[in-house]
Amino acid sequence: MERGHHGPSRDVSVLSVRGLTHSIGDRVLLQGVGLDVAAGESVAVTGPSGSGKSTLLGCVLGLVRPDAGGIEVAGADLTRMRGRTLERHRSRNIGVVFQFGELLPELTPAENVALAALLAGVGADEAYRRAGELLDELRVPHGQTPTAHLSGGERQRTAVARALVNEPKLLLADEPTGALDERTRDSVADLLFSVPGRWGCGLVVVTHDLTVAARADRRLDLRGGRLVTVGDEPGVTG
Ligand SMILES: Nc1ncnc2c1ncn2[C@@H]1O[C@H](COP(=O)(O)OP(=O)(O)OP(=O)(O)O)[C@@H](O)[C@H]1O
Repeated sequence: MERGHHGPSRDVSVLSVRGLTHSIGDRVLLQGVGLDVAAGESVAVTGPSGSGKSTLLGCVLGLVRPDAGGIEVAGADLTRMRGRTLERHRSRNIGVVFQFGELLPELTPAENVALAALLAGVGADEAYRRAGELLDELRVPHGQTPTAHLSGGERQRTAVARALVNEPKLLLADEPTGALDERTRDSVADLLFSVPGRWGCGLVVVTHDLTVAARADRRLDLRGGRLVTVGDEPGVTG
């Protein structure tokens, strides 16, 4: 899983969002949002419920078409891509971890992880080799046990392994610890925030949990359609 001669260089932009604007009905959710994430960097996005955090991730994944703005992932603007081109760019460059893991419960962890590689066009032997290696590295027990029988933390580790199997440049996590108890939350957060340093990708974590958000290199708050760096906001004047 080494990233070869590029290494986790912080000079390499993995996500560059410019002037992102999107409304749903008459609500302006995103109003000229800008966001830059470099290889090896972690960013937390917080903000009130319904402020548009998941919509922002949806735009970065190319699942939501914004009204305006540009989104470069790994150097290519995905707002200009369609269909298979978009799917290929997404599966090669972006890994995703959701709150409930979204794993197939009847499959084993190795099958769940290998499936993501198979869908990206990797051959079966290589897909299972990568899956086994990642699951070992992330300390997920993986025999013939269906994923449904794993603990919440093990399932979330499996979800991280699945998100990493295609060596993405950008890892997105939407409430990755929302369904976990405090101790498990901490161990999954340890794992997630170790990813940029170990694998050299950029990490964006959407979370309501401020103890999780505090572990990122930067925290941004989505308010009134704009992303504000926490710590830089102007004083509240009422
Ligand atoms: N496809 C859609 N159709 C109609 N309304 C939508 C759609 N997608 C999102 N919304 C609305 O847009 C707003 C923003 O939703 P979004 O899920 O992005 O917020 P969020 O900040 O992620 O919220 P939470 O923290 O509660 O997950 C919400 O009011 C939501 O109901």
